[in-house]
Amino acid sequence: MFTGIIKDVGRVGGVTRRQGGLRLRVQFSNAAEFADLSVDESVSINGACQTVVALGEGWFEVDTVEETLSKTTLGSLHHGSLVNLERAVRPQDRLGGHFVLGHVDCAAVVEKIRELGSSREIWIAFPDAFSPFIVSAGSITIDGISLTVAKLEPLLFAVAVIPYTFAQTTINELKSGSRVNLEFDILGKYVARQLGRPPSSVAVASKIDEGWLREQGF
Ligand SMILES: Cc1cc2nc3c(=O)[nH]c(=O)nc-3n(C[C@H](O)[C@H](O)[C@H](O)CO)c2cc1C
Ligand SMILES: Nc1c(NC[C@H](O)[C@H](O)[C@H](O)CO)[nH]c(=O)[nH]c1=O
Repeated sequence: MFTGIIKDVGRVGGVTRRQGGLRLRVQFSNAAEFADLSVDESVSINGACQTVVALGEGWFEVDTVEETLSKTTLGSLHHGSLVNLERAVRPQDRLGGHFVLGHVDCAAVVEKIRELGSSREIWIAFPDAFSPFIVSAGSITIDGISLTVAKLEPLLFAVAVIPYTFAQTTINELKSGSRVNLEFDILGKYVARQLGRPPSSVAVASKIDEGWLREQGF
């Protein structure tokens, strides 16, 4: 489990195709944060929980399987790509963000970015199937970053990004048309379940998302 408070921006040091997926090497820059990292640990990479399978001086590797590649943007990473990193939460940590599971629900597309003084307003287009999971002032995870839904319109929502978050995460790399990983708040998923919307409908919606993205020209 994670909180969506990004502790480091790492750089992809290698992508190797393997049967059933990819081996990703990530070089971290915050050595203190990763000093006691061990094999078998969970790390959030752009919001997707991944298991460390190998590590060395300043780097670790994960195996990204097809299921993850189909639901996230990890498949488009290349040598040099910057990624948001967060280690799994410890029971004594402060919950600065919200409960983030590291299960990406879908990839979505940045519609537009507006500069508002020192902040940015980032608008994201999302597939209709996920509408029940987004509420104004609720929490949402974009590429692993815990953010608050500032504005909500049909099939579009906006987050207000403060200068600190802009500087400390890869959110400063986004442009109109960029693809991002979304994880919706777990609370909404339980409510949807209570209302008779089984979790499997979310998985189906992720597949719809792929078609929807193609229809939008991405
Ligand atoms: C504890 C945990 C460890 C995971 N480890 C991996 C992994 O090593 N490789 C992978 O491709 N997906 C892994 N996943 C699944 C991955 O996060 C998921 O497919 C995407 O977030 C899409 O929902 C893991 C998920 C959890 C909860
Ligand atoms: N909730 C919002 C945040 N939260 C803080 C970020 O998650 C944090 O700065 C980042 O993970 C780096 O550690 N930041 C915003 O800009 N806007 C929000 O709505």
